[in-house]
Amino acid sequence: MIERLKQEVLEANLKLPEHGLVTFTWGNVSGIDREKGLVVIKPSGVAYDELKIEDLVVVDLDGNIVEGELRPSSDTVTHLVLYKAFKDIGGVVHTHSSWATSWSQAGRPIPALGTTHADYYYGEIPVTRQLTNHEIEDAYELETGNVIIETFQKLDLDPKAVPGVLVAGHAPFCWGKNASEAVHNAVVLDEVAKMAYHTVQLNPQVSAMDQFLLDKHYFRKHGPMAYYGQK
Ligand SMILES: O=C(CO)[C@@H](O)[C@@H](O)COP(=O)(O)O
Repeated sequence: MIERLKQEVLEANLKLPEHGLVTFTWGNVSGIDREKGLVVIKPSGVAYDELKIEDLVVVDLDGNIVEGELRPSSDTVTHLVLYKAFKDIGGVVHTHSSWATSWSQAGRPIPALGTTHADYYYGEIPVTRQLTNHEIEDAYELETGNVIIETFQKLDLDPKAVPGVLVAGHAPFCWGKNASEAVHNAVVLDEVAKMAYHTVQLNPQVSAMDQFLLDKHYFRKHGPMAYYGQK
């Protein structure tokens, strides 16, 4: 079981450079086995073109290393906070992909401006508040996870309907039912971030898309009324 998860996590990680979402080692993907309470994650600072299945690190939900010779991603604790808070997710991805990171650095949420966005994200993609120096100093990665949860609670967002977030001054985190879907959502996020940037440039007065069209597109692909594709 965990071997299958490792294979999924390896493949998901390798999709990041394939989709142009990572430069050097600026990103990581993990997947969770909920029954065993184990998370498989990329090791820290290992180049994607050298990454092998045996390099992946298995940790428990407290961050203890259960298997693996290498140090896990420096973002492991953030991934763990997300798994603990968002009980339905099975994969998490963090990148510094250029377009989504630009919105994160600007401290601006990405408004839903069109159907590409609405097909995957049910409304605005939120941005967190900036972490305080105290939070950064004491438990940076833990507080990064906490501020994501705080943002979702404050805005009353469903992590299934909005499978990603922009961490202010940092970069995005996305998630999904598994590692592969989390990467898919990260690819969409960066595309949507690019389109939104250009849309706002072309029309600075543009407003969020019509709720009716947003509903139509989101629910065409999600939930009991979905009819997109060959389901
Ligand atoms: O955010 C950062 C660096 O600012 C990290 O997520 C990124 O470099 C990836 O770190 P890891 O190699 O996974 O430890």
